[in-house]
Amino acid sequence: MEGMSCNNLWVSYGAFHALSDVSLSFRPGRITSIIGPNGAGKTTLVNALTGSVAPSRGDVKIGKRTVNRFGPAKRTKMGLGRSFQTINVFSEMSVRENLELAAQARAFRLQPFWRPAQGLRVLAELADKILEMVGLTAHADQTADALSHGDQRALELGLTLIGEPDIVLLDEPLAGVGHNGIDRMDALIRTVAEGRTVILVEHNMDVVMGLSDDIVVLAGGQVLATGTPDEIRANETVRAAYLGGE
Ligand SMILES: Nc1ncnc2c1ncn2[C@@H]1O[C@H](COP(=O)(O)OP(=O)(O)OP(=O)(O)O)[C@@H](O)[C@H]1O
Repeated sequence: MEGMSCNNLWVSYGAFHALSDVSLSFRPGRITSIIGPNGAGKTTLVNALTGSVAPSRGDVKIGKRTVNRFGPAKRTKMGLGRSFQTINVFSEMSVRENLELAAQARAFRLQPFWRPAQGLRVLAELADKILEMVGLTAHADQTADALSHGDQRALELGLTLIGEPDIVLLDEPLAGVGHNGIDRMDALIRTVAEGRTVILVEHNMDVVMGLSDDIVVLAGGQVLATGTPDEIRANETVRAAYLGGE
């Protein structure tokens, strides 16, 4: 299982530094959450990890390999999966078709001479496995747009897992999920985390505190603190700057 890290990472837009000298380690088999106030640099960090944004200075590594020069597609091949909100879902296709299409696309990317006839059964089995994992077996034949918000988030997670990533980057997986869906998503993220490295950006502090092994607090593009949930809760600087003394 791979982890991921960044070292002395800077991302600048002109004279403005969205990230300044950020060094972090996302350890294998753990859930690490990135929190911080609006504009702290969370999205910029996620984009630098996935390769959507180029660092001005510093390194990003998957395992021991420096991946600065690799774009998102290559990083995906190296085992980094990122959940995208809705944009990867074909709303008029069924849940199963969405998963099978993603599986086919991946098989073709990995093996350009792959022929559907050789492997449709394998893809269907993979889709079944993921359907069960994300709790959508009963909804397999429903079109994606007929799903509840919570089920759509589960499908997005399923689409990320189709790539069988070692490292999963979840960007606000609870966005739009109603009160009733939160426990389910929480449980789902725990399931996803088994045997994987999870990097989570999420605003729901109860969920972050309950789920995370490690927490990174960003503020003004810098690392304000890192630690376990208990350490972060007890950190005076964090309380003053962000948690508001809750
Ligand atoms: N393309 C860009 N050009 C210039 N400034 C940018 C660009 N992208 C982000 N920024 C700035 O960088 C800073 C960090 O933004 P970022 O979106 O990473 O923060 P965030 O922590 O994800 O915030 P939020 O919680 O509001 O999503 C902000 O001040 C933002 O205005």
